[in-house]
Amino acid sequence: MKLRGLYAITDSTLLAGKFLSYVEAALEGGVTLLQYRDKSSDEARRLREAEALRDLCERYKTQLIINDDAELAARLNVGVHLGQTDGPLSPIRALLGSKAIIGSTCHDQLALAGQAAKEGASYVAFGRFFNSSTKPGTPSCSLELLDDAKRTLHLPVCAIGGITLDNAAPLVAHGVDLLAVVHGLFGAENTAEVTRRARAFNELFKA
Ligand SMILES: Cc1ncc(COP(=O)(O)OP(=O)(O)O)c(N)n1
Ligand SMILES: Cc1nc(C(=O)O)sc1CCOP(=O)(O)O
Ligand SMILES: [Mg+2]
Repeated sequence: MKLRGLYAITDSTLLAGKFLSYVEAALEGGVTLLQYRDKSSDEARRLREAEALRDLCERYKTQLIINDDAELAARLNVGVHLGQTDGPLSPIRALLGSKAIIGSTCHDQLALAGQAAKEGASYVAFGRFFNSSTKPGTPSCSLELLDDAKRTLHLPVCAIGGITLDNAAPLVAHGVDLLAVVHGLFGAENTAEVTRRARAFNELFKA
């Protein structure tokens, strides 16, 4: 399966009271990967919501990725996204199997991406590219990093951090395969606008 297009990421605060309707609206517009990102420690809610997303993703033939929690990913038989402080990648690859999608946060460092590739990552994520209200304070990345990554890595490259329809085109022009977006997608006023934005993000890959 080709990892290219919109990578929608949920946010529990932003989506409070409209979680499934907004996610479904995004899937309607086209989502390559959907990440369930919930930084709370409410395990029962996390399991319930992740199961609901897995069922929704099956209906829309979208791949579900769980942020941080490889055990939950293994339980649901879906992918996982790991940051640099979320534990080593190799044992998680062994746990989830060769077909599972495993993503790795590489911040602004090509060397981290090289290491992730060696350990079996399915894609590498660089960020932030723009200011992010969802996760402020992460190191910032340049477009040149994307050029270097595309030249030296043989893995799909994901960009994250403050991405909107107004600023995403240069990222795609510099070879980004996946645009990972929270607020620029789910910060919409209504579900119709979420669907419109998802479609418009995908259009950027056809230009
Ligand atoms: C696609 C994607 N890229 C980067 C991140 C950030 O991961 P991490 O550094 O582990 O931070 P948290 O998201 O866990 O706060 C991501 N989740 N997804
Ligand atoms: C989860 C996350 N990781 C980042 C990084 O830079 O590693 S930025 C980020 C949040 C992305 O949300 P938004 O699209 O609203 O900026
Ligand atoms: Mg993490």
